[in-house]
Amino acid sequence: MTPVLEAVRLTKRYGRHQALADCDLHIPQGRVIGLVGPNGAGKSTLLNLSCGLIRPSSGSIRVLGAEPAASPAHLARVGFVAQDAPVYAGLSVADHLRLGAKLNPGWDGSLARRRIARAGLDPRHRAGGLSGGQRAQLSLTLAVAKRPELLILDEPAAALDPLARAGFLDTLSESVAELGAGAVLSSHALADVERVCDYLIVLAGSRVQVAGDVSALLADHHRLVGRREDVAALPPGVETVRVEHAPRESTAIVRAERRRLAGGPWRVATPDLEELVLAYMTRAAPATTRPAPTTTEASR
Ligand SMILES: Nc1ncnc2c1ncn2[C@@H]1O[C@H](COP(=O)(O)OP(=O)(O)OP(=O)(O)O)[C@@H](O)[C@H]1O
Repeated sequence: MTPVLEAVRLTKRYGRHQALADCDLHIPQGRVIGLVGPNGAGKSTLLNLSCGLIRPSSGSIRVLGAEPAASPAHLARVGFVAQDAPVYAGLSVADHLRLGAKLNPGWDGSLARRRIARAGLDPRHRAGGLSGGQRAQLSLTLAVAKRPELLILDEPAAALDPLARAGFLDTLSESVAELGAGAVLSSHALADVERVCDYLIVLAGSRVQVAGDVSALLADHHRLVGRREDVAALPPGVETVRVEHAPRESTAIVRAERRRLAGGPWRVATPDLEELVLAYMTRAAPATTRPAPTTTEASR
């Protein structure tokens, strides 16, 4: 089956600044993908490359089996919601739907009207007067009513309060299910990612640190707790992602087959998604920006 998104040594430079470096991705269809990483990691750059808004400096990216924005037909297969959900302030909600119908051959007017009604939006309301949450709902409606095979959303819920956020994410999940589409969304909120995503990409330091199905990633990673010397000497085949030392014991987040850890002098548990993401982000962060070590570690 054609991957929904495939990148090979994908690199993007802005002048001398390297925003993405040698990124490889191979994402199967039908996933809801959470793209996470610190500020400036390259998330918007990756999403803009996926939509064809910008071109790679080197390497390649293919979306639904073709170059991004390769043709009008390909553009119709992808729905994009840019950061801050931009809308035309002077146009009404109904104007936006009319524009959507004019610009998109596969436009589903009845789906659009249904979503607008469910979101409680008045079609006569000017978009400039909508709240952040309402704007996000309008932008999502415009993207969904194209009936795309892939939705790309750049921090779609960033400006929303917790209740609006939950509502927005629920409608996103419903829309993805209704369309049978895939989705990629960038977010700083790991709880949002956990709520709707089944595939995770951690981008940090311009590189893909880890990517895979959430359930497989959680099964492959383990939290080891034990004495400092025990978590420092791990068996072959165990990759240490992050180690933290506290006065009485140390904690390591490792990637390994579970059987390799059996019988060791440590306690083994499954980390949660937040621990896993933070472990990769910390590993990739320049030493000056990492969280401060514990007192004991600092004093050694
Ligand atoms: N048009 C541009 N010109 C120059 N540099 C840019 C441009 N767009 C992005 N950058 C730089 O590329 C890097 C990656 O930016 P990008 O916006 O992709 O990161 P991000 O992960 O989306 O960040 P955030 O979480 O803060 O939105 C940053 O260092 C940014 O300053």
